[in-house]
Amino acid sequence: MAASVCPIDSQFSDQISALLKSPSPHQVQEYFQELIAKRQYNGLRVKPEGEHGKGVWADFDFKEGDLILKDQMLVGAQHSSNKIDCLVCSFCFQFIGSIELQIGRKLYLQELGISVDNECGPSNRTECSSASLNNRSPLPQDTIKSLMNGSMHLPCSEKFPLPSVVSCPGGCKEAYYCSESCAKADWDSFHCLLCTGKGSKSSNIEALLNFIQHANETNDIFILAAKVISFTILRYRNLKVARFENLEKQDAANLCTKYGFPLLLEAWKPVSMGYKRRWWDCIALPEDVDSCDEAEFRMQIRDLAFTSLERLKEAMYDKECEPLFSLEIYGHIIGMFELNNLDLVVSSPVEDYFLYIDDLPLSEKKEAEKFSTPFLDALGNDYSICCQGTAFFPLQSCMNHSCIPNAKAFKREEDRDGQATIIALKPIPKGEEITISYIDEDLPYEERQALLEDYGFRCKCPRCSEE
Ligand SMILES: C[S@@+](CC[C@H](N)C(=O)[O-])C[C@H]1O[C@@H](n2cnc3c(N)ncnc32)[C@H](O)[C@@H]1O
Repeated sequence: MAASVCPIDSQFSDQISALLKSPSPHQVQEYFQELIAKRQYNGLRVKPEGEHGKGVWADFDFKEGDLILKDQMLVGAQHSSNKIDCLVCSFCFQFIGSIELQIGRKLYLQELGISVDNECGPSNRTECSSASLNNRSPLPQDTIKSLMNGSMHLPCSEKFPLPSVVSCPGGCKEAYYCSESCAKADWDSFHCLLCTGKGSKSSNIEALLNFIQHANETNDIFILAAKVISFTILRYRNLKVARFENLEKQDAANLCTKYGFPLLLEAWKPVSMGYKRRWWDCIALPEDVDSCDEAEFRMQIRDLAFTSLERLKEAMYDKECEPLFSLEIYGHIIGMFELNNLDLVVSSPVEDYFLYIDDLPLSEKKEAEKFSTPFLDALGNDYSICCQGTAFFPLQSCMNHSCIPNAKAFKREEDRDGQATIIALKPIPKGEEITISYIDEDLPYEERQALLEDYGFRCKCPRCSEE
């Protein structure tokens, strides 16, 4: 089978190499110093040239249990399959609406989804509804509607207030927010080129819908890659306006031809800092693929990325940013997510709500449960599903692995949005490297090493060396 050819790869090979070149130690230091100062991540330092490339060091004495870092993501997305379960802000990923809306919407979408999945027509929807299939007790449609439209109030739900839902400024029905400021930040940074509403700035909404459908059917990592490309194009356009705003149109166009690429490099800088390899080279071989079929498997992954890229190109092509639409860049962006493997997790207030009811004093609990139990029965085991997705966190992704880590990613009770939270597992003196475990460190030696192979290294931490 011949490999798909992307003409941009050969046409812009020099620019692509420049974009993929690892930043110099000086650039790394400068970028992270600025980021740490801007976000006030006190007590941390990124060293560009450690034993395992760059890493994060303590610049402060941390005690066990201390919060080391709350890292704001550069880009992130909720898994498409999780969108049925949780309505969250598309920018900061906190839950929005109300407990009633979260429950009503989930029950409504479950009913709708399963009738499509099982190819049941509207007439026999009740017989094959999700509730009956999964041992759940279905609720009448009217009850679900009253939860969603706010006319029904569940006992004690006021103890779990959520921000009101703000719609997408472009008018799509995909993105919702917790505030106008999140809506604007998402629009300006990513969403205006990815919105499928009337106000979208995408050059071809039909192609965009095609791209999204392909991602939903194959791998939603493509949505994240599209966000990175959109982010870079929008940064490029802003830099261009700032640089050339006082010039006549013709002069600006001439200068842009000459200086456009340095601006693209500058726009790409936050992404350039992430550790990357091509997706089809670094993706772990699935267990059901024989090693003699490895080459074909990797070729299939490359072809899948190519199909996705072709659709994306139709939807948001920008001549001045053409190297971004090369397969080489697309593959490296996806590989960056693969290698940094950072989960986006936000726990559900619906779970907290039912736990709260369960913990009420007996008489109050009995009273509340008269109303709440039918909803819990209708949700079944899915009542506690949290918001799940993938994100790229600039600082957490600089942290190296150890099987005896001194820190870990851990969401505390108060951490209710998509930021990554890193907590000290033991005292970390100033000058020590901060390490996390990329895998379950309780696994035996051989299993740990096998899992770490997916990240492209064998661990030689003191524990591994001893074992
Ligand atoms: C998330 S990045 C960590 C930052 C990375 N050191 C850098 O320079 O950008 C993960 C990559 O760092 C390297 N790495 C992390 N921990 C390591 C370790 N304990 N031993 C060897 N390499 C490690 C591997 O190349 C891995 O794929």
